[in-house]
Amino acid sequence: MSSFLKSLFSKQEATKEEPARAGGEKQTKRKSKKKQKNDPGCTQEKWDALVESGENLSGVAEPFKVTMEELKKHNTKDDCWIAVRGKVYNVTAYAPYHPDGAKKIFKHSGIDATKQYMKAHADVNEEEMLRTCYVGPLVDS
Ligand code: HEM
Repeated sequence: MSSFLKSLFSKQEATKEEPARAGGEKQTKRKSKKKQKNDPGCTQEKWDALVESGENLSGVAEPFKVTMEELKKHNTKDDCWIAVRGKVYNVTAYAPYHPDGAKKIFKHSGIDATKQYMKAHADVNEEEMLRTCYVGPLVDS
């Protein structure tokens, strides 16, 4: 094969291998920037299974009306309650599963964290996710 033919052939090969790109845009690998901060092994699937098991994780036998005064008392890593949208949950068991880390949960322990929660959780159904952690409705007094 003459050098002219060789170069023509290699150009054709190169053209064939060029991947089709919509609109001529440069293709880049999509990597999620979200860093998972949940404890190792504490996956969403495991949490779902735990909730599905029906085990009572609320620490109370029956839901009861929770005052702010009562909520405030449960503000430690071993006894962590958080109110979201008028409902109080015992999130002690959930904390290691939280995708943004247990610290974020503990930082908001013993308070009504609805405002902070609503900023970060447009699509999360906490009522469903924490149904076995439900302590009761948050009441004024
Ligand atoms: C009270 C119960 C809570 C539950 C059940 C919960 C659940 C979740 C879930 C499922 C995600 C992942 C969402 C996704 O990837 O789309 C998440 C992310 C996050 N959570 Fe929570 N969370 C709770 C409390 C809180 C609190 C009190 C804060 C305080 C601000 C917080 C801050 C965040 C942040 C900053 C993210 C990351 C959002 C992102 O990456 O876009 N969470 N949470």
